Amino acid sequence: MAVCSAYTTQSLNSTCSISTPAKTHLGFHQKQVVFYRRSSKRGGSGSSSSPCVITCSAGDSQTVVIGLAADSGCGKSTFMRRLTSVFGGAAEPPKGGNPDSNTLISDMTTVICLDDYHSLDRTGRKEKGVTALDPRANDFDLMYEQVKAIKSGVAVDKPIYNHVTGLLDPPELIKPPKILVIEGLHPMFDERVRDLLDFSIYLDISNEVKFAWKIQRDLTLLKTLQRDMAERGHSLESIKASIEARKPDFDAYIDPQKKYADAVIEVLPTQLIPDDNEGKVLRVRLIMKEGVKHFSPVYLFDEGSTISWIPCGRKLTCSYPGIKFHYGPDTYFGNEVSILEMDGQFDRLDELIYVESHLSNISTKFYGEVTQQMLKHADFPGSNNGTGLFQTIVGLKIRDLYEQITSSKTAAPLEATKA
Ligand SMILES: Nc1ncnc2c1ncn2[C@@H]1O[C@H](COP(=O)(O)OP(=O)(O)OP(=O)(O)O)[C@@H](O)[C@H]1O
Ligand SMILES: O=C(CO)[C@H](O)[C@H](O)COP(=O)(O)O
Repeated sequence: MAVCSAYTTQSLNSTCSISTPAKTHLGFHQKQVVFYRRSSKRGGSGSSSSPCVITCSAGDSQTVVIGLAADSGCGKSTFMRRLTSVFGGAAEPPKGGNPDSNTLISDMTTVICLDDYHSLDRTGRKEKGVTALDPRANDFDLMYEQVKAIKSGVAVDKPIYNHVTGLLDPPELIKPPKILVIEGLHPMFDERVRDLLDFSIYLDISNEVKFAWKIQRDLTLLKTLQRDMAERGHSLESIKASIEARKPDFDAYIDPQKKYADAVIEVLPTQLIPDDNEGKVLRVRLIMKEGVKHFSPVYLFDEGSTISWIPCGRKLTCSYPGIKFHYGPDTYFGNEVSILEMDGQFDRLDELIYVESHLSNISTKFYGEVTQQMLKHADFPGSNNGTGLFQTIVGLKIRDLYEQITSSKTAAPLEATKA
């Protein structure tokens, strides 16, 4: 059965007819229409079983699709909060829906979590002995069909994976937004889904840092619950065990996606403190692919040169161990990239303007916009280092990409008329 992604009578031709518009097992909604080939050879009017291949024209406004991949607990939600803030308005779960929904909706963006495409619930995974990272625990056919439908303007009934109960809940309606972000473990795993992405990002958090963040999160939780030290020790062991248990599948299915990403934010331990194992001071690298449509990499001082910069001094307050930037061309999985690196952390966020004024191609709409965004969310994790800075910059680049894609679309018919 062929499905047409957007309802349009213009796409009908003499050899096709419409059958009953209906919801299908794939969860399409409303505008979805199923077309069957009318047997023109026999001159019959009934539907045959062979599918009618129809290219449907997209709706008025096509959704721009962004993919964000990372392991669990690697800062996806924090990044999403920074991104939606760039577009203005707060992101909230669907009103009146499932309180355990993983979806976040704002005026411009809808963020869906790919955990919702788990095909096995918690018990199912346990019984089959697979982790959630294993492709066998995820429904990539449904993910592809639904992302494709949303991209072309069709609402879908997306399943919900409930992280509280570990069960698959009844679906929720997702209407096509201006920008759809698919975030989770596998946005770039399936080639069909990957091809739907207008831009992709991978958050590459080194094991040491991942461990430090997880400990911090779990210990804060235990502290809030006022649990004792013995329990915290136990928690530390279980965090370690959980990271270790996920590692083989992480290495096999999640990590390899970074080679497809248009931008990678790599988070490593600092090189400014010898043998640091605290994981508080970070070295963060923004790896930007060259030649990506609608995306021009950020640069420091001079595009294409190799530059090391210590901005500490009169205009930037730095306490131990200081701050070091590096910028230059490189290769990453055989692709030409530009890499911007920041090691260390800011003492005073208001002084970030000094650094911002030395960066180019940051897609700001006014002088100091990066600094303003960082100050606005100073309480978000990573605001004093390269994770917050680079997430903010990538957010601005996505806004720019969205504006370029939409303006080229609205400009295209005009150009055609002129010609
Ligand atoms: N840039 C950062 N610097 C320091 N800690 C961070 C940073 N980003 C995230 N964290 C820590 O990691 C935890 C997880 O962050 P976040 O919820 O954004 O990640 P996530 O990938 O969405 O997680 P999950 O997949 O579990 O929902 C936060 O509670 C925070 O403690
Ligand atoms: O890797 C994950 C994605 O965030 C989760 O572990 C996966 O979704 C399973 O969730 P839960 O542990 O709540 O059953």
